[in-house]
Amino acid sequence: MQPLLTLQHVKKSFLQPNQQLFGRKRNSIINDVSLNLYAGECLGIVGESGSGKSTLGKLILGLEKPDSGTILFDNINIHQRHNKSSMIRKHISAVFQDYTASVNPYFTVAQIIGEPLDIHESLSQSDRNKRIEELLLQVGLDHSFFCRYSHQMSGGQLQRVCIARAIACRPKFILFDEAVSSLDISVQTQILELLAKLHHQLGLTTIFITHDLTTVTYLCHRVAFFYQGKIIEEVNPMSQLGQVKHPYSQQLLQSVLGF
Ligand SMILES: Nc1ncnc2c1ncn2[C@@H]1O[C@H](COP(=O)(O)OP(=O)(O)OP(=O)(O)O)[C@@H](O)[C@H]1O
Repeated sequence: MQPLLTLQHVKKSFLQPNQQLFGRKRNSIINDVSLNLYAGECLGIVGESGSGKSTLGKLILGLEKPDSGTILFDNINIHQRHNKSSMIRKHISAVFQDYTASVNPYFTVAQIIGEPLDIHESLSQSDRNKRIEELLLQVGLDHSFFCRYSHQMSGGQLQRVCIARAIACRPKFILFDEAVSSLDISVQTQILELLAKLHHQLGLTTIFITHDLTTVTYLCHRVAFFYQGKIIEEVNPMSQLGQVKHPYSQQLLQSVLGF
């Protein structure tokens, strides 16, 4: 079977601070990352703050360009300019940690969820509204949310709206970058339950980026431990988690188990 997403020897660096005008010194952030993700899989990428997880996510979403290496989605190189088409954009979606910054505060929920539908699908007004209602129900929100603004919702409710927006065009792949990290523990659990349900119902392929190994154990089929811009160890299947070998992975595991 062909992977849906392939990263081959991906590297990314940024100019060091205060080097933008005259300097050339760069910090290597992503150091030769290769991975395959198959349709229907949920891969967890776990690492500490600053390890480069979000940069890796941005590379996969096409928001940053690798210095070298290749990222293939459905066997198409997403960083070749002519491939950055709406066809690919329609099939790749994302949910970020900062749900407040992710939405336009002057938009109603219907406008937020309707935005990708307006870009990628030509629906009549009534079909568009029907689809938005369906999406609200799918993420556990009722009709009363249709006309609300972001400031009239809790964090958990707003993150549900962001999830509805992410699945609106039935993407093949969704990247979740610390998508539950800003929520209270009880709300985190509810959102993780929702994501597990949607993953199953919609046959999604997902990457779940987080610093929190516990959330990964809840959702993911396998996990890649990420340290200083590298995948240092992979666990597949999750039942093998107790057998991690790298000291960093062991340290993360122990912090979760409370040794
Ligand atoms: N556009 C950029 N220009 C310069 N440096 C950057 C840029 N984006 C990220 N970095 C640097 O890359 C490093 C990794 O950042 P990144 O956000 O990918 O880490 P992270 O593992 O996701 O951390 P966190 O969980 O705290 O968000 C940081 O040192 C950051 O300052």
